[in-house]
Amino acid sequence: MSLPFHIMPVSTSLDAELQHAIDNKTKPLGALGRIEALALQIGRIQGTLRPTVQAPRVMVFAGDHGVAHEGVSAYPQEVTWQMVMNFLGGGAAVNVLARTLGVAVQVVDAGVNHDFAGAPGMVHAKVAMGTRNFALEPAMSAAQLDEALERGRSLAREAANEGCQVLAFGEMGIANTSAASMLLHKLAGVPLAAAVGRGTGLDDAGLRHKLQVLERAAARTGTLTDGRLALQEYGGFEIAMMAGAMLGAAEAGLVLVIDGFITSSALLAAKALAPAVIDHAVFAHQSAEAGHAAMLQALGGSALLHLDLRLGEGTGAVLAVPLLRAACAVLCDMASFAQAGVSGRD
Ligand SMILES: Cc1cc2ncn([C@H]3O[C@H](COP(=O)(O)O)[C@@H](O)[C@H]3O)c2cc1C
Ligand SMILES: O=C(O)c1cccnc1
Repeated sequence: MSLPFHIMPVSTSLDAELQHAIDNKTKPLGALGRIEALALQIGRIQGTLRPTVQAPRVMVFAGDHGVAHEGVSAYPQEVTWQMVMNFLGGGAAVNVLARTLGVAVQVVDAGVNHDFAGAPGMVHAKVAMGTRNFALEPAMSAAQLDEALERGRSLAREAANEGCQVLAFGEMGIANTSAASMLLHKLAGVPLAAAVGRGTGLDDAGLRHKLQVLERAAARTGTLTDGRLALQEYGGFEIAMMAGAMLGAAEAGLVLVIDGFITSSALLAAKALAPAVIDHAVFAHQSAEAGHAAMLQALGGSALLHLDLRLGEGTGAVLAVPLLRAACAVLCDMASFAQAGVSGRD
């Protein structure tokens, strides 16, 4: 077994100074609302009164799922690799949003059921040609899980070494809302009926079928509170590698921007492995996928944006990056009452 992950709880020693700086900016006390809390969190993570968002990047992890063969998605499995090619061509939603907002995109093959033949412009970290069908057997072996976690960790380290301060997470993998629902059910105890949603757009009959498949899958195992076991039984290679990257990014002191339902499930697993990872997480948005609200509650997080997105790829995370920049700018650039000669509160 590789690992373990060493994540220090984020120091709160600068909190009083950060809060003082925020409170002395030329605005009524607390008037910038959640942006103030975000500024405090980023300052705390970076250990500075002048935080920055340098070289923000979204890592998009792709992987296939054996459970796709149970008919739990509205789309066929080959969409996963076809969308990876779309990412490489720059035409997917995440590419367009990232270009618009000045965020770099890095695409990672964590375990897609396709031979990319060393295609340039992506990270080749394939663990296997997709997971096994978790309705019937564990999705991956312990060795495969370790490989995924370690690969993710080293990718995050490389990003940090390249000057990336803010790492956003996204994914692509047909049927991965099923994996995410299983992780939510097993790790947070949320009833399956509340954890399962329509994903790419199942109709009512499709949703009923998905729930039946996942009930069968859930009955294979008992209670699972161990993050490793839960990932091995029900995870995906993209979810496990993303969890490793989150843990590695937290070890390196980065800010993590969490996307929707699936990315949050990776964080749920990562939190089970090393709880302090949560201090580094910014929750970008609340997905329209049923279960994300319960997932956020289980993580103790509150989303910045409510845009009814239900896409994944890291789209919501990328959309939140300007808010992180804005929060840093408030701390770095806004005048204090004294600097601007504005009268403060009596
Ligand atoms: C064209 C297309 C682009 C996507 N980009 C993200 N997803 C999203 O949908 C999938 C999860 O939903 P389910 O569990 O229902 O398959 C993931 O690949 C997710 O990233 C997409 C799905 C499709 C079809
Ligand atoms: O919120 C997500 O991550 C999501 C929701 C639906 C489909 N794919 C991803």
